[in-house]
Amino acid sequence: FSTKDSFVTNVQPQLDHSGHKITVVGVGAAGIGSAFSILTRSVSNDIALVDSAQDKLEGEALDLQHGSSFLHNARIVASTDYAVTAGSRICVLTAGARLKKGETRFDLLQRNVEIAKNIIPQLLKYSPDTILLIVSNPVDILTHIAWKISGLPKTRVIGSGTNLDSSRFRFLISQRLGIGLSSCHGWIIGEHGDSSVAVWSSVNVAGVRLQTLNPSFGTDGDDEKWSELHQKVITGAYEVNKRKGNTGWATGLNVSGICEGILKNSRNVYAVSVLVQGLHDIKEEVFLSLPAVLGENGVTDVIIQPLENSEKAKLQKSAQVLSKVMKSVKW
Ligand SMILES: COc1ncc(-c2ccc3c(Nc4cccc(C(=O)O)c4)c(C(N)=O)cnc3c2)c(OC)n1
Repeated sequence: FSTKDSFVTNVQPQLDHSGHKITVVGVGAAGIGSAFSILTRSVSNDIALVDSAQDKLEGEALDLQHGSSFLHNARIVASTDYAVTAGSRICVLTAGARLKKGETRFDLLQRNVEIAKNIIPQLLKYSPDTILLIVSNPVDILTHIAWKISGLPKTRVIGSGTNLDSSRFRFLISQRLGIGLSSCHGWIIGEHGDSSVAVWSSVNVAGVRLQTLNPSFGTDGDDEKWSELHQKVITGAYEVNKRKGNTGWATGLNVSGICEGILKNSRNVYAVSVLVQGLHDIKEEVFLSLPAVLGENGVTDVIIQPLENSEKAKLQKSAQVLSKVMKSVKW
């Protein structure tokens, strides 16, 4: 007999799966920023945290649990045992090796491949129908690698890609025009980072395309120097990392925005890393960011923007570069 039995009558078994469970792998700044944003933006109140660092993991879980009365009765579980991730609709991979002294970016990539080969099979074991959202860098390569390791269809493996770059781009446009961010549209596509492609023809407010009004818009010949906005996007993460060591808040908010689009079957469009082979005359099997329609079953459509030859050429160059890197990765 228990006190509970004296006032609680069970009428049927409680379910374990909320239907909107999200797993976050990695409890560094990106992972915790993601978990915190998912919870505080009410994208989900059913979160699992996994990592290899037990103390950090337990500390972060406890700290979040202590706040769960402010978080719509959030259910936060954490363990180094991936069994806690069972039934996840989305698994967010933020885990990754940190660049060691004198290590090349390729060595780092190779270590991240090893880590992904350890993590992804465990995620799929407990959530065989999950959607993988890869955040770790180099995100386009690691999304491709995650797709290969997971065996999931290409529609269920997504990289955060240039969605955050596009968000930074729109923020800078809105600052320059003094118009609200949600009314300022602009897309950064292709490779995340230095080689991203700004689709200048897509920049518009209320459908008014700035390139129509200023034909040199975004080019070096533009005396208004709009191209500086793209440079600021490219250096954005570096400027933040240099000052505070990580980009946890923006990364986390970006992750929660993409998760929201998926879980709510929004069919909104996000600049995320998807398999682009066959699109824009790209021959190679590579992942790059294009505007993609997301729903609860992952990527449903890809928007093929009319690109200038120079923009298309940059995408195809990135595809060749990434394809070469993929071929030299040791599995
Ligand atoms: C074969 O068993 C096994 N078990 C655990 C791992 C492993 C290795 C590194 C991991 C890992 N990264 C990590 C852990 C420790 C050190 C480093 C580093 O960069 O030096 C990086 C993370 C994370 N949050 O970044 C999360 N999980 C990991 C898991 C692993 O990786 C190959 N293999």
